[in-house]
Amino acid sequence: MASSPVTMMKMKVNDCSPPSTTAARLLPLFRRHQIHFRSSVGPLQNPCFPRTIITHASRSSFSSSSVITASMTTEASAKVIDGKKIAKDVRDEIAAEISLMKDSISVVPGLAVILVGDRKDSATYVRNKKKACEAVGIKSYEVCLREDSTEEEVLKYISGFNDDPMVHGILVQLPLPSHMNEQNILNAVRIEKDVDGFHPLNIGRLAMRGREPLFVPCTPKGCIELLHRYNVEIKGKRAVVVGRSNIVGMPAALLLQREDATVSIVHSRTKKPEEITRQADIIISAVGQPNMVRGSWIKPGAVIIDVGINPVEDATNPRGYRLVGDVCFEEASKVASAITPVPGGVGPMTIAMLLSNTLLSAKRTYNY
Ligand SMILES: Nc1nc2c(c(=O)[nH]1)N[C@@H](CN(C=O)c1ccc(C(=O)N[C@@H](CCC(=O)O)C(=O)O)cc1)CN2
Repeated sequence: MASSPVTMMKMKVNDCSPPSTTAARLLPLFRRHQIHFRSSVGPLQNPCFPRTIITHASRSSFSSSSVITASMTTEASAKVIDGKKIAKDVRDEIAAEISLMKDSISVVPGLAVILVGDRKDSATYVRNKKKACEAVGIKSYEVCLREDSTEEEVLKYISGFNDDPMVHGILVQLPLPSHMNEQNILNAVRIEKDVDGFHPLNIGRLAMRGREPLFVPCTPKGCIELLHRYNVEIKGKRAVVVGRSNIVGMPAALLLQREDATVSIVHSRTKKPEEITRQADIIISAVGQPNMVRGSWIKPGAVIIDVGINPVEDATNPRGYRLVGDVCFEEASKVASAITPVPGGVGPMTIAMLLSNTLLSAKRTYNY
C-alpha cells in the first residue's frame, strides 16, 4: 500500500508518457469536462506526468507503454466509486450492530494493535484505527514498541493478547522493522483473533475450495465490498490483479476466484502486462507504482479498483507531496465504466473492514 514519506526517495519518473512530443500530442485528451473530476488540474499540470516523483525504495520493476488507443475519448465517463462514503456506511452499520450486541449480551468487542518502530505512515494508520474503533464502540488496546525492540518482546505481547478474553482481534501493523521475522510474528496470532487475516491458516483456507477462512484480509475484502455495493457483477467475468503481495494482490486474486471470476495475476516478471489487463472486465491494481496502469491498458467499460497509495512530489501541496494511485486516473476514467479514486477509494475501506472483522470475531466468540 502506501509508501512512507519517511522512507521515500526521489527518482525521475519513467512510467507515464515523457512530457515532450508524446505528451504534446496527448494534451487535448486531458481536458477536464465532467463532474467526476474533483480537482481542477489542467492539461499542463496533468497528474499522470509528474516530472519528479517520490516513491518507495522497494519500487517494482514493471515496464509500461504510453500508447493511447482510439477507444479513449476526451470525456471522463467513468463513475467514481466513493470508498469514503461506502466506508462510512459500513462503519454506521457496525456501530448499530455493536450497540445492539452490548444491549443484549453486554459484550464490547476489543481490538489490540501492536505498532513497532517510528514510521510516520504506520503511526497515522494506527491512530486512525484507534479513532475508528472509538467511533463504533470497539475498545482498542494499543502497544507501541521502539524500532530496536526484539522479536521476543513482540511475541510476548501477542501471547498476552491471545490469552485475554477482552481482546477479540489482534493486529501487528506492517511493515515491521527489517530485523524482525514477519512470518514468525504473524504466525503467533491465534487464528480466532487474526482480524488481519494474514495467518497462513486463514490464507490457506482462503485458497482452498470448500474451506472457509475465519477472516479475510481487510484491503482485498474492502475491494470486493466496493464491487458488491456498486452492483458490479463478478461471476463469470475476467479479472486481472496487478501485483502479488501477501497483503493485497494474492488474497484479492483468491477472493475474486471465490466469486467465480476468471482470474489472472500480472506481476513484475510478466511480459507485456498491458496485453493481459486489456482483456479484463475488472482490474485490481496493488503494485505501489504511481500511474503505472495507463488508459491504453484498459478495456473500454472495465471496472478499476486502484489499491495503490503513492506519494508524488507536489510543491503546491502543504505536505510537499500528494497521493496518486497505480492507475493513471485521468486516462483511465475516460475508458473505464467505474473507477476508485486515490485518495478516497480503497484506503478508507481497509479500516472499515478491520472493524467488521473485529465485530465478526466477537460475535463468533459468543455465538451471537
Ligand atoms: N497489519 C496491517 N498492516 C498494514 C495494512 C493492513 O491492512 N494491516 N494495510 C496498510 C496500511 N493501512 C492500514 O493498516 C491503511 C492504508 C491506507 C488507508 C487510507 O485510508 N488511506 C487514505 C489516504 C490516507 C492519507 O491521506 O495518507 C486513502 O486512500 O484515501 C488506511 C489504512 C499497510 N499496513
